[in-house]
Amino acid sequence: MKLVILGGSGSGKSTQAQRLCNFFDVPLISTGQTLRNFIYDDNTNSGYAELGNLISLAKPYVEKGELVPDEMMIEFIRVRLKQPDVINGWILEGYPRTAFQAEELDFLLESLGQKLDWAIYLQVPEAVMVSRSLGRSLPDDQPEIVQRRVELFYDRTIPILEYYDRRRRLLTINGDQLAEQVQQNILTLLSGT
Ligand SMILES: Nc1ncnc2c1ncn2[C@@H]1O[C@H](COP(=O)(O)OP(=O)(O)O)[C@@H](O)[C@H]1O
Repeated sequence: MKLVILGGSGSGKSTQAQRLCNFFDVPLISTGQTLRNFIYDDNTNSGYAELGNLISLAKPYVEKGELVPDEMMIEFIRVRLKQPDVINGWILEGYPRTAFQAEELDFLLESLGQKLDWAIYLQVPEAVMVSRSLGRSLPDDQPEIVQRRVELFYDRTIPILEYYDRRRRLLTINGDQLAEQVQQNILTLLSGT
């Protein structure tokens, strides 16, 4: 199974991505989590050793809630999707975040002879995104930074929905429900496709 999970800050995308990885027994590729691990925990996670340098350049962007430049993220995904553990599938969370990243992902997958199954969009109202994000205690979850991430989500990530919809690869789920219910709805939709 090869899935992309789309949603704003606090939409529950990391929770659902984790659950889907367990369900399908495929690795999770979370750009936000990987960046944060490196930046805040000084974690030189061996699997990502060759990406350490690249990721350290991302730090100032993450701290301000800005998007890391596309070229850096594309390089990150390019290296990650060539690692052997992802050969049988993956769940991608936090990427793509811009239309350009979505196009580049398709080019990359084509060159690897792979194909995305579905892009799953977790839809939640803006107020839910903000209140859930403020309820976490990550260093970049202060109010102005959360607001910036939500703004960027509407400006840069929402256009991706159309990209996947035109290619008949978009599944939209109401993310404003209990995590268990959201997961059930995703699995039901996937089994009907
Ligand atoms: N695909 C990406 N493109 C650009 N920046 C990214 C990407 N993925 C993660 N980031 C950076 O990492 C931060 C945290 O990502 P994430 O945990 O997915 O955020 P959120 O809490 O908004 O869901 C983002 O604010 C951004 O700076």
